[in-house]
Parts: sequence; structure tokens; C-alpha cells
Amino acid sequence: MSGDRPRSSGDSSGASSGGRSGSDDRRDDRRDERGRERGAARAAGRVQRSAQAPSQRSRHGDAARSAAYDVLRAVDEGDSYANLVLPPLLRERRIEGRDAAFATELAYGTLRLRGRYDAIVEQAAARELASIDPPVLDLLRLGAHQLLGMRVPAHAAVSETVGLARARAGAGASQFVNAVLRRVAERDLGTWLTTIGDAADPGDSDPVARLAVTQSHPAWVVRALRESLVGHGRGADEVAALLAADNEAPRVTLVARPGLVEGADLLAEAGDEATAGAVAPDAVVLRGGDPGRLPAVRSGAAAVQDEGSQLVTLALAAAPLDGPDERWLDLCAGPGGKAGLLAALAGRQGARLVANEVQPHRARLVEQALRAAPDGAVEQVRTGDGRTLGDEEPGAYDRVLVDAPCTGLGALRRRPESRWRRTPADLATLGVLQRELLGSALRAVRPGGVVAYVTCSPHLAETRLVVTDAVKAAGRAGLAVEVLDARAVVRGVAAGPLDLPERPDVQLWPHVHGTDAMHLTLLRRL
Ligand SMILES: C[S@@+](CC[C@H](N)C(=O)[O-])C[C@H]1O[C@@H](n2cnc3c(N)ncnc32)[C@H](O)[C@@H]1O
Repeated sequence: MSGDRPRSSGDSSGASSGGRSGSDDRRDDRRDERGRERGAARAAGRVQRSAQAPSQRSRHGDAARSAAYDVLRAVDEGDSYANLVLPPLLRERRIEGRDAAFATELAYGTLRLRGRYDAIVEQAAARELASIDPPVLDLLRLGAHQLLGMRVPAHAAVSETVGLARARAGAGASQFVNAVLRRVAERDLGTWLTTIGDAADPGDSDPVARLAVTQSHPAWVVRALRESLVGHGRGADEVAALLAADNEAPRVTLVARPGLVEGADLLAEAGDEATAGAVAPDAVVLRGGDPGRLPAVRSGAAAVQDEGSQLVTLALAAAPLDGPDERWLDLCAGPGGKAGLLAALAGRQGARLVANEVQPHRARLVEQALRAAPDGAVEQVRTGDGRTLGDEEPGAYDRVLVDAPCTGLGALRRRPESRWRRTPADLATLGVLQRELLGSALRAVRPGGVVAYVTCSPHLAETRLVVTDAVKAAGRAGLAVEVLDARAVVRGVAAGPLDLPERPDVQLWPHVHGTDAMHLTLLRRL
């Protein structure tokens, strides 16, 4: 295939067919104001026609693809978060139902699998990615995902993407997109995975390099996840299954906040296709649709929350405690998912919650999340730095949650672009903050009280190492701390049996438990 590069039929250099000078195409006077080729160019046969005539294309499909393309561009150019850009864009353009689902899978799936598709595009185009204009590269990624990651018929995937390319990037670019996507369509996914795996690991001796490209994760993340599996008592050979689970679109999961709505009532409200959660006792798993349509979600009696997040929150409320159990603290509460569940549990257990958050706008989201909390269950939503709270209110709480800011490496399936943004340098910055927050929590809890240290990352530098260091530092400051058996507590609150290695802390995994990779260590101040 190399040496036989797809080129625009009207451009012998190939550069304007998707190379960095391709933007010149947009000023081409053979095109109309929408960037489409005018009749003369078509008549002269300089245009490779797409498989479907424009009149046959689904306008809805076009709108969904257009929206997905705009999300990819916003992520690339504006450093935006796809899950913040897409929903308002769908609302603005009135893209609903199946078209909205198609746009969502296309945008998020393409972003998750970007590394895989880039390797395929590089092979199919027989040129370096750096030589392809970023907007054109995004079009190729979108086309590749339709061909290899969605059940879109090849002719529709190619012709619709070529149509989008023509409208958004010009005729030259659309011809290049057409040629490359036709190459992509020549092989099935399995064949492509072998091809790109062999290219990344020609000696068949570097499984990390192979997995990184075939399972679309940066190599440092593959290495870190493999180490985390081993460090948390599982096998290194599970890493492929974990990476594959990161590439799946997660189901939307709701929590029925205890005392506010019964799980069975929420399940009935959610309709025929919803099921009860397998891991958390009050979880309801939706098959699709907008959770905001449900009255319980609108009122705040229920909320969208991963089952792993539910489980670690339930575990903090259920951890054994001697003495008073009246004041609970959520040290890092924004945007308020766990605070919402904690407040409901506090109401049931006769305690009251203080929810702290450093960022004022996120503290307002916490207030919103607590709008349905039982009377008397919320003492205060406070805006402040959690690192100093332990000195401001020493020994003032019976239970404390530290849901620490982290890399989010355990929630990669939910944040489609984040794996490409995170760097190992983030670990150093976050590690300092995580140690300080946990240290503060250990000062804020009374002797005999319990602290839950939680992250949505399984990285050892954010989990075990932070806990070990914070416990040592507390000891040096004269605070004795013991590690509790979180496994027993989690098993006690879970909806069913849980596969957990014999360790005192709990690490959940998408490929094992179907949850985000949440970490929980329970600590008791002595
Ligand atoms: C992982 S999120 C918490 C998620 C939350 N528990 C939930 O379930 O919705 C971490 C939060 O910690 C906040 N944060 C960061 N630094 C903080 C600090 N020094 N003190 C308190 N909160 C902080 C962040 O703004 C972010 O809202």
C-alpha cells in the first residue's frame, strides 16, 4: 500500500487533498458559498461522486455527522470537553432521538478510539498524520469509526463523510477523504488491528506498544493501568480486557437516593427497558434516553451516578463506628453526586452533612444536588480550601469523605478525550494535593471516626502511595490511624457478590464490575 497514496483527482501534488495547505481549497472559485464544487467542475469530471446522490442522503444523518464533526473540532481547537459541548449543540440544532444517539456514539466513540483510527488512517493514506490538515484528519477519524466501530453500511459511511468533507473542508479534501476511506473499507477491523499492531510492534516483543495502538490508549496509560492491576491484586494479563472496557460507551446509571425514592419505584418510572443495577443496591441502569425526562431525577430524589461511586459512598456510611455518629463531612464535594447520596443516608441515619468545595461555581452545583435532601440532613454547603479545614475544625466530624481530585484514569470510558490530554506530569501536581487533602481529613475526623479516601483513578501513585504517605505523615504529627477492611464493608452494602482480591482496600474495575475504576480506602483515627 505504501507508495500508492490516495490523491485528489484534481491535484497532482496531493497536498491540497488534505495536506496542511488544503485550506486553500476553501477559496477555490469553482465552489459555491457552501464550499461545494460548482457545476463546471463537476461537468469536467474533476469530481469523484459519492455513492449516494445528495438528494438521497438522509438530512438527519447529515445533521448528526455535522454535529459530531463540530464536537471533534471544538475538542481539538478549543480544548473543550466533548460531554459539555455535545448536549447543548444537539439541543440548539434540535437533533433528537436516534439521530442524537448516532451523533453521540459517533463523536464519543471516535474520540475514544482516536489512537486506533490514526494508526489506520496513517496506513491507508500512506502518509504521516502530521501532514494531514487537522479538520481533514477529524473527518477521516469519523469515517473510520462509522466503518469499523459502528454498524453503518460502508457505502453510507463513505459517501456521507465525503459529503460532509465537501461541505466543510472543500472539494480537494473530500476527494482525499473518499480515497482514504475506501482504503479503510477494504479491510475489516480484525485485519486492521493486526496490521497496525504489527507496525507498532514489528518484533512481536512490545505488548505495551501493540496494546496502546490497537486499544487506543497512550502507552504510559497502558503501563500505568497494568501496574495498577498488579498492585491491586489482579493479573497483568487483564489489561487488554480493561482497555477494551474503557472503549465501550457506558450505560447511564441512576441512583435512587434512599428515603427520597425507592429503587423499585425508580425502576418502574424508568420504563420497561431499565434494569436494576448489579453492583449497587439502589442503582437503575437505563438503556437509553434522556434521564432528565424522569420526575425523580428532575426533583433530585434520583440522580445520574456510576454504580462504583454509589458503592464507595454507601461504604463510608456503613463503616463500623463507635460513639456518636452525627456530623459528616464531604471535603471535596463538587459537583455533588456523592454529597447528594451522603445527605440522603445522613437523613436516614440521623446525621447532618457539611459539604465543602473550593470552587464557588461548583459549590453552587452542590447546593443544586442537595435540593431534595431530607430536612435537617444538610448543615452547610461551604466554599473553602479543604486543605486547611482540618486545622480550622480539628476532630469535628464522625465520618469524612475525601473524593480527591485525580487524573480520572478510572473513568476513561466516560470522558472520551481525557486519555489524550492527561500526562504523567499531572500525577505529580495532583499527588501533592491528594496528600494534603487526606492529611486534612485525618485532622478533621474525631478519634474513632472514619475517613474514606476515594479516587476515580486506580493509579498506584494516586491510591496506595497517597494513603501510605498520608498515614505516615499523620503518625509523625501524632495522629494514629488504622486501615479498615473496606472489602468487608463494601461486600456488606453491595447488591450481589463482588470479585475482590484479598486486600483491605477496594479497587473496582470496568472490565470486572462494570463500574468506573473507583478506589476506596477506609481509615479510622485511633
Ligand atoms: C473528584 S471531584 C469530587 C466529585 C464529587 N465528590 C462528586 O461525587 O460529585 C474533586 C473536587 O475537588 C475539588 N477540589 C480541588 N481542590 C480542592 C481543595 N483544595 N479543597 C476542596 N475541594 C477541592 C474540585 O474542584 C472538584 O470539585
